[in-house]
Amino acid sequence: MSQQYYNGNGKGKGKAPADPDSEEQMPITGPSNANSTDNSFPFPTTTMRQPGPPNPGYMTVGGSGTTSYHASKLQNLIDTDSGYGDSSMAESVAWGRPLVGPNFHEDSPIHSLPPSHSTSQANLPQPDHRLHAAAIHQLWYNQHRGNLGRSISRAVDMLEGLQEMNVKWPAHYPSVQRTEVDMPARPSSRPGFQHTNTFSQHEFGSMSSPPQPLRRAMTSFDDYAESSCSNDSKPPEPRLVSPQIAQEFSILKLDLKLGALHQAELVHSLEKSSVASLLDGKIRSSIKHLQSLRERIEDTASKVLVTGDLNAGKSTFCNALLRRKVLPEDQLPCTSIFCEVLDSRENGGIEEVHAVHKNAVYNRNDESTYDVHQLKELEKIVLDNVKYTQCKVYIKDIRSIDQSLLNNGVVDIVLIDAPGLNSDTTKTTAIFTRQEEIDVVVFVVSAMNHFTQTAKEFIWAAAAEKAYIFMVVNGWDVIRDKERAEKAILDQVAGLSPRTHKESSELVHFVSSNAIPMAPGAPGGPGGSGSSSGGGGGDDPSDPKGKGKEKEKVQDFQKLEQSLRRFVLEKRARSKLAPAKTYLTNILNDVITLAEVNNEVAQSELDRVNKELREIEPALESSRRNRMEIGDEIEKNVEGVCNDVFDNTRTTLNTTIAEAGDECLNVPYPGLFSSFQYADDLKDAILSRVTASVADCEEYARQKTVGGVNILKQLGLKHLGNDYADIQFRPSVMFSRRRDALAKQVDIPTEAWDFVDWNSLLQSQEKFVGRSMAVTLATAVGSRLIGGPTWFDHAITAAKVMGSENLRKMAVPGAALAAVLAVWYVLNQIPNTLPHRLSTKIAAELDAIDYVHANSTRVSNSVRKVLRIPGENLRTGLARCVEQLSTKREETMKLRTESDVAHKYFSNLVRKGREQRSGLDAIDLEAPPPGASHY
Ligand SMILES: Nc1nc2c(ncn2[C@@H]2O[C@H](COP(=O)(O)OP(=O)(O)OP(=O)(O)O)[C@@H](O)[C@H]2O)c(=O)[nH]1
Repeated sequence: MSQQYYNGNGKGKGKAPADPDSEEQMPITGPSNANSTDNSFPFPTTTMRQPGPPNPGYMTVGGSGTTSYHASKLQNLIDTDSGYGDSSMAESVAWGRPLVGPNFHEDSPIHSLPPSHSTSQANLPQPDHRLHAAAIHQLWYNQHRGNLGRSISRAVDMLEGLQEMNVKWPAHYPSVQRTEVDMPARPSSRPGFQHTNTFSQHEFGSMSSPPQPLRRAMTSFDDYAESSCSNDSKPPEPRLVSPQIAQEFSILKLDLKLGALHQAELVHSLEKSSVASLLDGKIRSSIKHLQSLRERIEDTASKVLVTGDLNAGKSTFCNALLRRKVLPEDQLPCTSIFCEVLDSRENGGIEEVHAVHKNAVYNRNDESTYDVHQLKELEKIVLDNVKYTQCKVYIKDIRSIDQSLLNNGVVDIVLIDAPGLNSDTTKTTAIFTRQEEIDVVVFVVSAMNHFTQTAKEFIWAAAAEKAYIFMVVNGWDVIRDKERAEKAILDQVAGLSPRTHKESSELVHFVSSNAIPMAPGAPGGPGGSGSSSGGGGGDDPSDPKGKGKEKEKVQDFQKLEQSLRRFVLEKRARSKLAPAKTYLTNILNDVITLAEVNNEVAQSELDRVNKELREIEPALESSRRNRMEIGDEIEKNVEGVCNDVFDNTRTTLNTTIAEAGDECLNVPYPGLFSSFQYADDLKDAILSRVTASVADCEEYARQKTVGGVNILKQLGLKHLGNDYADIQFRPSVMFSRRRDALAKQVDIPTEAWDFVDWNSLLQSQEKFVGRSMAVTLATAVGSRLIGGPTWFDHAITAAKVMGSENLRKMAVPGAALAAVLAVWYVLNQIPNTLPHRLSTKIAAELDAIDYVHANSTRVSNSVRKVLRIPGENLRTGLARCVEQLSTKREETMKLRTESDVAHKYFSNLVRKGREQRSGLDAIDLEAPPPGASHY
């Protein structure tokens, strides 16, 4: 038994009762009630105690004339400081309800009075003191409520901020890798829930302890285009998030029940943006839930949801609580709609059923939203699941104020009997949703069937905000080996709700609801008197042993009722405020975990982009420089090769053409009669020589081009690395088209004069004529002349001797002889003179058509054309490199800004989240109000 809970036995005896949590009913009542014994208004006076079972007795505290100055002051405080500005006192009065307060529970400060004082005061309650104590408790409750309300507002702001951030910078959701998925995350069977414990300082301590280094599984770093300029820096490998972190989420857990994949794997396989949008949905629903939580803690009523598996005995249990057969019970599934049982005073004291129309929002004052039925018609309504989804059952609780749950004098209770889980998916989902607006969950489980899978899932879902779940193990009468069954069920509870298990003596009850006797003559309802289900589990009532057993069952149930009252009424801070605190703690833990992960991700991205920028900046700079320098180098290389080729072609061709006549052309002279053929052959030979020379030049150009291409390739590889797109170059294709039909271009007709080399002929003729004349004269003049110094002198001398007349007569035969000699000479000289003559003619012709220059230009242009391609390719590559690096730099800078913003935001969120969590931690709903021990 936890010290947080009152034992139950003998409770109230000798102990000053007061309600620490009551807000609506201040324990103030008029003296007129002091001696009232009426059960319907059973307020014990300060001197009288309510007889009966060891229930928490009620007291009448204070009186119109007895309230002290301090009490009035405190009362004023309460009226003005309700945490939300409302006056609970005023509400109570307005509702016309008795202003009473239940006893203080066990941990109430009243119990800490010294024994002597306690004994002396036990039978003489001190109205002022109790009023003070109650007022202090009320203040304390209101303060907590106010703090929680503010905490909820801050959490909503925080989540809205996170939602906005999630749009700008899709949040990273921790996930695990497949190998890690299968690791058992925790010993319990409960998946993914760790933060339900909102009360343990130890656990908070561990939560706020420095977080373990986070590891990340999302490979969500954008893969940048790898450095295109030999910049091979890769982003660091993302680290892995430990499975625990992924498992730790309770509210923001992405519940992806798709296919056979584990949810963590599924998250891992999703796009970053899809995860972010799923997360957005979770955040949105969490904001909605927080808003409804705020409404719930502001709501003065407490909603108790009785749920559990189909046929677990929920209706029977509710009837047993009411001691009336109000709700239909059946062996077959019968509750198909939500039945909310309320005190009939909230319906002007009239007992009736309001069956709420589908899709209508119930308004008691608007009859169009519901149909009115009598209580006895309830069974029919409950079975008719087509027209209605819920009904409000207003009943008079026949039990006394200290026994009744509905008419408890403390707080308005709504008891909700839900359809059984597993009846169908829609209803099961509706129950899951409904529990979110509920303060207290009473989970009825069949003693025989234990917890089904849906039951477990429901409890896990409820645990997001309810650390404590009131568990009713029903049908205990049919269990033989009770000890074993109890252990088995408690073990299961330990796995499902550790906090509930820890306080199992208060929160887990083994009962037989059908054994509870119904009030005789209870009005309305489907059943009459007798036990809830008209039986006692088969026990024979005439058997004294059986009677003993019956008594035991009733006592067990009464014990349950006391615990439930304590949980719902006295421990309101726990039942009403604790769910809000639990949910807040869980959502804050989730937000902090998410923020820590994202803070680290943002930090690592920031580091990465900074590192990248440090690499990109110089790379971009050198890339720009390269582009300029290499551009020049390309030009220089291409022009160098082209000029070389041009010069080489021109020189080679000029030389070839000039020397063509001198070279051995290997054309045999066929004789005088084939002179023209010889001339043609010679022409062909000379032109072939020139053509061969052109081919040599082309070959030279080809080799030079290969060299040039290689230089460009080397440049490309050096400056572009692997990004250099090599272009295949086939040198053989160069100059493959027949370059020149030189023979056609150079059409030189052979003329007769071509055979005569006039220069040499003239020289020879002069020689021949002179010689023939000299010979003639010498012969004529005779020996007189012999011994002269030269033939010319002789000729002169002879001419003088002969006289001009004789000379004239000899001229004709001399000339004829000279002509004959000349012709003979010319014909003889053809093989020597014709090649020169033709080569000169061809050279002149080639010169006329600018052959050498044209070919030099053609060949060098061809080389230029070929070299331009890799040159341009290299230029484009360099330009692309600069462009890519610039784009990358811009993107990286943008990412740096985003990561920086995200880093600041998430580190701020971690700080704010932790602050809020410690603020929330300081709201100690378990501790007694400070100063209450003085009363
Ligand atoms: N032996 C035994 N039978 C019980 C007990 N409580 C309920 N029953 C029987 O169990 C059957 C189902 O009871 P209900 O109260 O209708 O169960 P339920 O959970 O409300 O059913 P649905 O709302 O239809 O899911 C009835 O026949 C009850 O008489 C119990 O403690 N012991």
